Amino acid sequence: MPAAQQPEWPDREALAEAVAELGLAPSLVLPEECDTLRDRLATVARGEAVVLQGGDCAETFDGAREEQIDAKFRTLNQMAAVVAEAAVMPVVTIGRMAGQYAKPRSHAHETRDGVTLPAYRGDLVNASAFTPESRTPQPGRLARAHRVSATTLNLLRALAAHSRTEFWTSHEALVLEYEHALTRGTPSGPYNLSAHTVWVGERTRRPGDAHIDYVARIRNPIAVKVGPTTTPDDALALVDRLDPEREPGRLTFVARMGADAVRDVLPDLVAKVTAAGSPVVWVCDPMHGNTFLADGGFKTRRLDVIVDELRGFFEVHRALGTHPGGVHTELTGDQVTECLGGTYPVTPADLPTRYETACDPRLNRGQSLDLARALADLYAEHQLSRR
Ligand SMILES: O=C[C@H](O)[C@H](O)COP(=O)(O)O
Ligand SMILES: C=C(OP(=O)(O)O)C(=O)O
Ligand SMILES: [Mn+2]
Repeated sequence: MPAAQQPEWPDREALAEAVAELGLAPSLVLPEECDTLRDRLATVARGEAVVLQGGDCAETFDGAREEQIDAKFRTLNQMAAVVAEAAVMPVVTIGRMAGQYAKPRSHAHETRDGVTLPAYRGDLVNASAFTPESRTPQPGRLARAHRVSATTLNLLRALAAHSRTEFWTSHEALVLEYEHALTRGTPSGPYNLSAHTVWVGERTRRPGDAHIDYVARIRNPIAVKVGPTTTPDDALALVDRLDPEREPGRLTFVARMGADAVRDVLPDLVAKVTAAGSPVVWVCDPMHGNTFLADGGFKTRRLDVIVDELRGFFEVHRALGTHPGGVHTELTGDQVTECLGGTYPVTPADLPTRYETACDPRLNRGQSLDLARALADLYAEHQLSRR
């Protein structure tokens, strides 16, 4: 099957060894935990709870530090508290954490000063420094991704137990060698035991392709990103393929339309998927459709535009009487300067100060809480309008 966005591993023998090693590595989560998350997501599908999913665009091995993990965890939980109070509903909190190490890219290569090298595809594949050694895909990184995921998850489990909260992990199922090696057979079928839930990205969601075939076979709750070119027929094909039993909590669509498209494109998708009897969870990713290049070459996003896409998402669901199931966002607990705006605004001139992301621009801690307050207002309005 065609598989888009796969690394070109130069050393197939080393790759086979790495995959064999990974196949023997302990799983990171239990199938029963994945089932419990599916139950939680089923409450979202019924309109009784809300999803808050977030974390780095690309986690890095060097970024797996106690302070950074703790700051992300606390930021997500503070956001969840703000939203839960306004929505008067429980929040299902899911980190893009403990495994979000692989990136699809717009271009397979990058050219600087006349030198062309493979693009950085995430720490699971290569390193971001612009040298031939760094950019060559290294199979040894697969096992390292598993180890760093395990240490990250260990701290997350301790933090969650200490604050008596549930916290789930997720990443994009992108590099198929990695995902396959951590997929394990159980009496109730295969599970990807590297995370509680995984998603298929906008660039790899074609129904005939390997990524959709893969997630069709695993028993985890799964998600698919759907961008502005998605047709209702595309969405219905995904529903039939990925959730033939119409099982609440099994399938989430993460709409990442862009603020200028969400009000035009989303209504038809939601209406037709709903009419087909699908209990899919609808989540809004207001980040990926709103990226642009600022002066100086910094990829960035504006918080007011991000909030506008969220508002459009709520308008669509209010008009159709469907449930706005939550938000999927890229954020960090640190005060980086990667996205513009906020109560303590980041201006274009501030961007170089702390631009640290390995891939896409993230909301900083303050902007994340701004987003949570905007989301809280939207849920409060939504609840009022339903009464
Ligand atoms: O996270 C999403 C994509 O990987 C990212 O936007 C691609 O970025 P690029 O256009 O710089 O390749
Ligand atoms: C690659 C990503 O998004 P999308 O597939 O929606 O472009 C991402 O979530 O980082
Ligand atoms: Mn991203």
